[in-house]
Amino acid sequence: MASILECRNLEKSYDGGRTNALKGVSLSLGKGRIIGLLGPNGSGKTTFIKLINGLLTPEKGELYIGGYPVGEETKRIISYLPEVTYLNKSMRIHQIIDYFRDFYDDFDTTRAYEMLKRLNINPQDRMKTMSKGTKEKVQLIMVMSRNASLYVLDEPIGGVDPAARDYILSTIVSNYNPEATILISTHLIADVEQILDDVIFLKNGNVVMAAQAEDLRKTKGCSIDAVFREVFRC
Ligand SMILES: Nc1ncnc2c1ncn2[C@@H]1O[C@H](COP(=O)(O)OP(=O)(O)OP(=O)(O)O)[C@@H](O)[C@H]1O
Repeated sequence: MASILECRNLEKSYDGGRTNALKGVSLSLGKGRIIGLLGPNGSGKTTFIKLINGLLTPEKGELYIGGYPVGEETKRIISYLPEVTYLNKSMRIHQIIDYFRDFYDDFDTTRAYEMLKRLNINPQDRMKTMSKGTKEKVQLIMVMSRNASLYVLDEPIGGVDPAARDYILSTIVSNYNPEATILISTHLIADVEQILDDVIFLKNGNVVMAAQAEDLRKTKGCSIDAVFREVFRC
């Protein structure tokens, strides 16, 4: 299977080496796959995502995305949803859409408006007047409206009510280019596992499992959520 991301022996620590967040991670992410990056608090998910997006640099190892080392080329092909809200709170949604359209050549304005309509969000609304969940939806819509090769979503549905989660996930699946890859980091495994092709389990900075979701369910005879609870039992 052709890959969009390859990394070998990736290491990253904080506090001058006192906290080893990633301890030699080697992975290959296939093109056209929806991949769950799963692990308990502090396992290294956000650190890995920040390395992919060039917000941190590894101390050791190699990381290539679309064949390029992390840099300008890779930023162009990655659409990233960070954990925290970064959109200007005083802007109206249609202004945010204009901003994204100006900033990203691959931004699909029609798709953004269609997704807003589907989720019943008024483009005239200002970010600061919206609930946390609606803000998250808007941010996700902006990220998914780009025609990227790799979408990296850090906790995309954490603040969204359960009724809206399935709707959002189906919106993600139906609105993206099937040749692109989506990497989703989340704790809400039961909610997302229906759309996952592959899963990666991170534990204490190491990959403890990387498998196709369906194979794992068949081998273990239970859901990915149940496998996760077993592997990471406290
Ligand atoms: N800026 C930082 N300074 C020092 N240590 C950090 C920093 N960021 C993360 N860490 C540590 O690195 C390790 C991995 O953290 P990371 O945020 O990558 O985990 P995570 O899997 O994303 O966790 P969560 O699910 O809670 O978001 C943890 O031990 C964490 O305390």
